[in-house]
Amino acid sequence: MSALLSIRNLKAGYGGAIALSDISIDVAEGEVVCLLGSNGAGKTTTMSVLTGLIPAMAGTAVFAGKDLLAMSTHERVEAGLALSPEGRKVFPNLTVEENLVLGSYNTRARERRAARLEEVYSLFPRLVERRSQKAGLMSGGEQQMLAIGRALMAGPKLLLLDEPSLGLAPKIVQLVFAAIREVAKSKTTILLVEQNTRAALSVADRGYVISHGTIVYAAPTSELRESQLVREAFIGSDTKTRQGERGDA
Ligand SMILES: Nc1ncnc2c1ncn2[C@@H]1O[C@H](COP(=O)(O)OP(=O)(O)OP(=O)(O)O)[C@@H](O)[C@H]1O
Repeated sequence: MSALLSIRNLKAGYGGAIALSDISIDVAEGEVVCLLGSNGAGKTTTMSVLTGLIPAMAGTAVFAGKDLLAMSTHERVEAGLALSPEGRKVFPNLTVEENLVLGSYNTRARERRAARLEEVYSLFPRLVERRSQKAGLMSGGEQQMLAIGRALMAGPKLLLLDEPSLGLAPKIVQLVFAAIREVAKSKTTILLVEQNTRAALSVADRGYVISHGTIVYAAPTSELRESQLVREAFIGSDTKTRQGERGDA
């Protein structure tokens, strides 16, 4: 498989503070790759560098054969990158369908808008029933599905999913991840950032563990599941965090 995204020795930060010191990640076409790590490890910062929200201080990122870091955010979207952001960030006063359509304002997606809408609705049947409803009135899980659907409307070559489980009750996390598995079956390449290790491993082919801005471990999902490091550092703490969390429906 050829690498769709290839990140090498990426370094980035905020002002003088270094958040990423050495990140190297490959994502092959058709793969689902997860990036695991605890609070503040650098997962969202990695996403922000990929989308162009913050600049890289060093390193390279090649996406679909092109230098990603040299592109504007707009060019990255045109090249086939789409983000479902942490915290969902849907437009609360727009309807579900208006939110979805907003995801298709790029040259590649515009012509296939109607077909894509149907694809997204068939992946997320809950959105069909709510198509005319204001997004802000939906539950957390539905808003998460909408955020993923909106990113899919762009017809991405690579879908970036930032913490899709965040703030959701365990049952709803299961629903959202079942939907992500459906997206993966449609051969969409996915880079998933997730604190809920169990959920991430239920969908990923491979994963990387990030700690203090550095990749400390990379392995196929089956190996990550068995790994003592992952079990002790993340899977146990998953359960503890989730038990104490309120979690939206
Ligand atoms: N806007 C910001 N300004 C300054 N420092 C930041 C900012 N955002 C993140 N950081 C710092 O960068 C480091 C990496 O944070 P990042 O948000 O990437 O972690 P994360 O792995 O996504 O964790 P979380 O799951 O809590 O979002 C942390 O030390 C964090 O405090």
